[in-house]
Amino acid sequence: MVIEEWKKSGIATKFPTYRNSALITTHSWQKGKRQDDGAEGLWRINDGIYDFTSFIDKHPGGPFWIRETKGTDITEAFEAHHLTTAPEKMIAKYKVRDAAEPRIYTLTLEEGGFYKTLKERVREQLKTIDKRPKKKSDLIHLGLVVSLYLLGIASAKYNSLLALVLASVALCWTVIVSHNYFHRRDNWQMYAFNLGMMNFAAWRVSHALSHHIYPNSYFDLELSMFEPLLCWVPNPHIKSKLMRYVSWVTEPVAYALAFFIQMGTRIFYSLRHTNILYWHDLLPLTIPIAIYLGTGGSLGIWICVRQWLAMTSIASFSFCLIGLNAAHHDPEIYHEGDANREDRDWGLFQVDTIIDRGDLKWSQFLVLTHFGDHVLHHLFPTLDHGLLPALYPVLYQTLDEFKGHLRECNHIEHMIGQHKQLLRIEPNPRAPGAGK
Ligand code: HEM
Repeated sequence: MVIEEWKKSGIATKFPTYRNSALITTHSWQKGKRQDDGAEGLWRINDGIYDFTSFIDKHPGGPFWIRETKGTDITEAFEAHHLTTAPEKMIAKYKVRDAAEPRIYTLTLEEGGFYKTLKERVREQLKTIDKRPKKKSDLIHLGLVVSLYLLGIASAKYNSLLALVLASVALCWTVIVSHNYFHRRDNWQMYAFNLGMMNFAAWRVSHALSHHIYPNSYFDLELSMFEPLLCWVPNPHIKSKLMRYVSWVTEPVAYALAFFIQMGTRIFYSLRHTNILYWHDLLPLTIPIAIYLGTGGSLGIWICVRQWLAMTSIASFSFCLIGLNAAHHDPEIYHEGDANREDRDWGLFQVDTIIDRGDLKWSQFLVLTHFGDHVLHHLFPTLDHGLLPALYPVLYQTLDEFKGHLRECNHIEHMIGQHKQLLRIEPNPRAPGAGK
């Protein structure tokens, strides 16, 4: 089949089917991927087809990862989520046959390439580094969860705007710090992500399996889910004139409503198509309940609900302000349609789709609450953010060897860059790593 020029992806031989759905959700993404990936109803790693059915409930990382990826190509996800060599040694016994079709993804994970070389060095480095920052991350997370409830109660009890704003910031930061946890094996901290009305299980698909694996490409749900409100792909077939300029005006509204839109879309899709809701979608309700009980039931349920919705809206705005201006959108960053680096290594592709927040690196608290150390986090998502700073020496060394470049800028520069990217429709003709 001939693909129209504008639909050609820099990382795959197909335009993803899910992008043609009327309503884009994690479920339509998974459904489309099952159609596109040539995994023959099972699991695909490189050119092999595997049947992991009997391993789903035995998986040390939790059943979710394997259950939800059935019918898809998991090559990159499998590589990025395991630092030990154990999983690689285990898969042979699950192999069923060779795949009938070539892989659609064109990024590579070769022995001796950037990612595998770096991973080997990181594995060695991890044996010697100080693990105490991991405990500090746990304390920061716990402190924020407790604060959001206490400040929420105080905001209602004393009718305090200051306490409301602080409670909202604590909620926003709780959600961001919980993201440090849902990339790993199941743990209690990941549930706190849901307090902001989004859901960690949905984000394990849209963020961990889609955005992290295929950032800034047609396969990245964190681009497509925002369209037509915000569009970062530099392509006039996707980004209309209206979208380019009006997005600057609609952006603050989209920010404040983002958490509600995510919940609303999931409810709507569940009613009309397939249920994508979980019991833990009810967790946000613990906030108005805590406010009600914490104020001794004296305020009435509607005031508690109003306080909770205000908190969620401010938290949603802050979350987008931080998250959408943290790493991925600037005309200097690779987006679908831009010229490709010659070396198709998956890890270098990650580096080319990110500019780190250089202004945060001195503080573990700020890194955790503002999506800091983003390049290393993308490359090794299961590692606690507290461990990442110790890995910079091997990252720099390996980047030098493979002509990669770790770029950094501050929040204001990111905000300016993100807005320029919303306007950009011309693909960047200069490939990353090609020199001046
Ligand atoms: C989409 C595919 C997969 C994903 C996303 C995934 C994800 C994960 C995650 C998040 C962990 C926990 C890491 C941590 O908390 O440090 C983990 C651990 C583990 N997984 Fe998987 N997994 C996948 C497939 C598999 C398969 C196919 C096997 C083997 C047949 C496997 C074997 C293991 C083992 C042995 C561990 C514990 C040791 C280690 O972390 O390296 N996984 N996995």
